[in-house]
Amino acid sequence: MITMERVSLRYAKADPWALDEVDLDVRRGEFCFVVGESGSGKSSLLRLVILEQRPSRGRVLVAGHDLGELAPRRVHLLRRQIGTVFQDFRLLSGKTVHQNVAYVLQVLGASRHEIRQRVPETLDLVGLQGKGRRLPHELSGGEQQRVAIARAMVNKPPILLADEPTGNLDPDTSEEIVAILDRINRAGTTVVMATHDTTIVDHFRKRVVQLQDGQVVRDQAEGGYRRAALP
Ligand SMILES: Nc1ncnc2c1ncn2[C@@H]1O[C@H](COP(=O)(O)OP(=O)(O)OP(=O)(O)O)[C@@H](O)[C@H]1O
Repeated sequence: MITMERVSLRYAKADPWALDEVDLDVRRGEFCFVVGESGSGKSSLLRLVILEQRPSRGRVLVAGHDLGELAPRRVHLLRRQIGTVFQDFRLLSGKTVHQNVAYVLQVLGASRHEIRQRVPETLDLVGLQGKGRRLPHELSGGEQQRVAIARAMVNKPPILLADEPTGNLDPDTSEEIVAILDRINRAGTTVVMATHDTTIVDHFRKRVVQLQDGQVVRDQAEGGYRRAALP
């Protein structure tokens, strides 16, 4: 679903490599944590997948597209296949929960009927049934992140990228949020989540790709945050 072949990235000629010869293959339906210290390249890796950045070297393939050959006018077609969730939620503050989620479908030209059906269905999926009329500031951080997940998933993309989605949340809420991502993954969506959250990674025991100075230093099935085996 996502393949990187010897991908390197630097933001400017004089900069060190943000990513350094990364090889990665995330198959359809996988759940993969990307871990590593601050500055190790986690966000950069996700940016390449949504074509917010192009690699300096190497090849990135997403959902069957070689991104190096994707014409600029087709980038929006790629982005439709990828839901994104960030640490800071990025909701539209003047719009209700329902409007925040519906907006995606409106932009895609969905019918009113489809929107009326799909938005409540997606709010149910993230446990926000009955909260469609609230404004973001009337919600807890965990609820706001649920809205962001609903917005990312409302058009049923095959891939979900989450960049530190629990960075602003307490431990219990973090676990609830990742449990939702896990449920979404079990329903078939490929999930890649960048995180610093040791407790979450140790708890969920998924594939772990560890970056250090832009290089993949570990790629482990059912791994913990650190290399050492868990009890
Ligand atoms: N827009 C940018 N312009 C220049 N350099 C950048 C930019 N974004 C990231 N970098 C550099 O690229 C390297 C990797 O950063 P990146 O944000 O990908 O790491 P990260 O692992 O996501 O860190 P964090 O956990 O702090 O978000 C760092 O050296 C960083 O300073």
